[in-house]
Amino acid sequence: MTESRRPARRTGGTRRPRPAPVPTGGDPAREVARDVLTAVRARDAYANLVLPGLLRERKISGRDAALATELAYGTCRAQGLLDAVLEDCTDRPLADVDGALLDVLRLGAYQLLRTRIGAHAAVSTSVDLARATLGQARAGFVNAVLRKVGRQDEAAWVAQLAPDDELGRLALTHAHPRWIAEAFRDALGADAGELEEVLRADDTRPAVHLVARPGEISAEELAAVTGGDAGPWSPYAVHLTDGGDPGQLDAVREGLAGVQDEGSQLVARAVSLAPLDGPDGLRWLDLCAGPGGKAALLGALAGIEGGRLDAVEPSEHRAGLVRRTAKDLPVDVHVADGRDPGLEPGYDRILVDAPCTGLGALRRRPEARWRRQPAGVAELVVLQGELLASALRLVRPGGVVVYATCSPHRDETTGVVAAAVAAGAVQLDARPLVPGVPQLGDGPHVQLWPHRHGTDAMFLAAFRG
Ligand SMILES: C[S@@+](CC[C@H](N)C(=O)[O-])C[C@H]1O[C@@H](n2cnc3c(N)ncnc32)[C@H](O)[C@@H]1O
Repeated sequence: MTESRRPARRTGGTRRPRPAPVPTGGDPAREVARDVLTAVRARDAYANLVLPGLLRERKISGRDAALATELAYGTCRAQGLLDAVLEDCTDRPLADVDGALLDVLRLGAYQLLRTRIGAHAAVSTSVDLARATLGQARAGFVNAVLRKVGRQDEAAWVAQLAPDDELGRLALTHAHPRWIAEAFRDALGADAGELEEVLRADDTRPAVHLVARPGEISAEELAAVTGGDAGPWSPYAVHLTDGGDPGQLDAVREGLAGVQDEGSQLVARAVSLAPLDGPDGLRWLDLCAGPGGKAALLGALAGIEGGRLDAVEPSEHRAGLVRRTAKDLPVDVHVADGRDPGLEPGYDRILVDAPCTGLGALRRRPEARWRRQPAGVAELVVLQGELLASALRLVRPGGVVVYATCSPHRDETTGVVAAAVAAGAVQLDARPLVPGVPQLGDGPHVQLWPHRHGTDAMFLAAFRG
């Protein structure tokens, strides 16, 4: 046996990590997409963090990068729908199908049902992928299953597999877990007729939004240097439409701009616009700051006025991200629990951008909808209420607290707000804090929606100190 073939020695009984599938070199875009799916499934990785690294590492750009991105994100997003179809086409429960095989099947089914890639190419490239890393027998299985998948189109599969009720049908059609579709319907309330539009918007890959850092570059200049378009609502927003990795843009690398959904920009701006009773002492606080997107915008706005921002984040790692994002800004980062951060009360403006389910940003996190569980909501609601109560203790009389979530789930939004009001908090009308934005409903809170505003589904409510 040659040195290179000798099996590695097992140490201390610990299992060696499985080697990553070796790229075969024939189909780099699909190999990357498959490897993203594997990382998401096997390591609970985030697709949008794994993909750019793999593209860089394997020096994939241009059309191959665009295809890999479409296939990886699209397959993650559509997973529930793809699995329902695959389940119907296999002779065993999907739970019994080996994970690596399932990744290839999902990728193939996505191409068959949701892309313009021809059926022959979708099947044969999947068979090749399976053969290269999983062997001939499994390649045969992939071939048989995908041929069944390709017998009819997506609409016909939905018609065959959808539950009888409207909510279940919409959830399957637009690839959402039922409980999330239900949460959106409840949040829409009287406008529940818009549910299909929300789900459709959420099932579409969104444009990347950039924030032009105030004092560094204007949105017009940023749009000119990036080839993007100025956003409709935030004076700092630029929308990129041509895909690509925004981290490679000079303006982002040089810290003149960051990647931030326009809805998040509106939340940070709302904090800075809220009227105070009495002069602004320019002592501002971001109570849940990591990874620092809003802290950077708030810090820049405070700095222009000569003020400072305290940024609280309990996770050391995420506090480090805040430091990096808000570098060179008047931002002091505190690694602390926002429920009792040990800071001197008397803040003029406080943002509570509470930890939440993130159901409002699913379009930007392709795999998240299949990972979230309804059981997680109740625990978050308790923490959200405690953080809001803490902010209301830290704000000065006449100051303002803005409570925000990137979730429209009523328990996390109006539920938390109602409990605070019942405990004596004074709620303000938040609608004037997002000037120029239409369709904000009856207030006093603001709920943004992807289908109405092109933003993530951010919620915000304002309180007087
Ligand atoms: C929705 S994220 C905030 C996003 C951030 N404002 C931004 O724009 O980049 C919520 C943050 O709250 C943090 N968090 C969790 N528990 C917390 C606590 N007890 N006190 C303060 N922050 C907490 C999480 O670690 C997470 O970084």
